[in-house]
Amino acid sequence: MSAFVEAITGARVPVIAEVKLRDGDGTDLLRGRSVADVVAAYREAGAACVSVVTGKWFGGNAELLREVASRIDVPLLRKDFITSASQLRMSRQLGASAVLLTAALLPAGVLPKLADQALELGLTPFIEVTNAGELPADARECVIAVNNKDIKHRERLPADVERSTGLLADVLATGTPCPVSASGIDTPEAGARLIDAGFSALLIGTGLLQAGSPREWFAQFEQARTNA
Ligand SMILES: O=P(O)(O)OC[C@@H](O)[C@@H](O)c1c[nH]c2ccccc12
Repeated sequence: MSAFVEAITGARVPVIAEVKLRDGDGTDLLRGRSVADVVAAYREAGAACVSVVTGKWFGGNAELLREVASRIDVPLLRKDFITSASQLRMSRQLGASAVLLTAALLPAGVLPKLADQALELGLTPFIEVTNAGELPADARECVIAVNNKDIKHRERLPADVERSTGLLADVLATGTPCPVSASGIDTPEAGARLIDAGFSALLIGTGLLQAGSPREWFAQFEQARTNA
C-alpha cells in the first residue's frame, strides 16, 4: 500500500485537508490568513494528508505545492489538470505523493496510461469520477474519489453528497483500497455519515477553510462518529 493510502486509512480522522486559495466562483477562501497559517492549523488539527490545489481556476500555482511541502510533513495530493507524464514528474519534484487524475477530462485510454506512469514514479493515482462510466476496471493501486461537485462546470453548481453513496458499490468493485468522497462536505456530521456508509476517507476544502478551526471540526467529527 502506498504511503498516501496508509496515512489516510490509518488516521483517527480520515480527512484529506485541502489548501485551496479560492473556490470555483472566485471567492477568497483564505480571508486574510497566509498559506503558512492554514497549513499550521491543519498540522495542529492532526491532518493525516493534505491536498494542494495548484490549478489556476482556484487561484493556485505550482509554487503553492512547494510551499506547503516545506511546511508540513504528511503525504501531499496535488490537484491540477494533469494530462502528461512531464506534469507527473514535476509533481513529484515539487513534493507530491499523490496526483489527481480527472476521468471526465481525459480521453479514453489516457487515464490508465497516466495512472501507470504515476505508479512508476512512486505517485499514488487519485482518480476522481462523477459517474460509474468513468471508473477504471482495476484500481487496486489507486485511490478512487467520487466528486460530489461537477468539475466540468468548474464546481460552480451545488454539490450532491448522495452521488457518493449511490456510487460506492461500483467504486468498491474496482478493488480500490481507498474509496474517498470529495467536495461539498459542509459539516462534520455529513462527513461522519459518509464514513459510516463505507467510505475510507473524505476530501474537504471549503468546509475546513470556513470552519472556525480545523481542530474543532475534527473534534466534532469524532463526536459525530461516537454518536453514530
Ligand atoms: O472545497 P470542497 O467543496 O470541500 O472541495 C474540495 C475538492 O474536492 C475540490 O477542490 C476539487 C475537486 N476536484 C478538483 C479538481 C481540481 C481542483 C479542485 C478540485
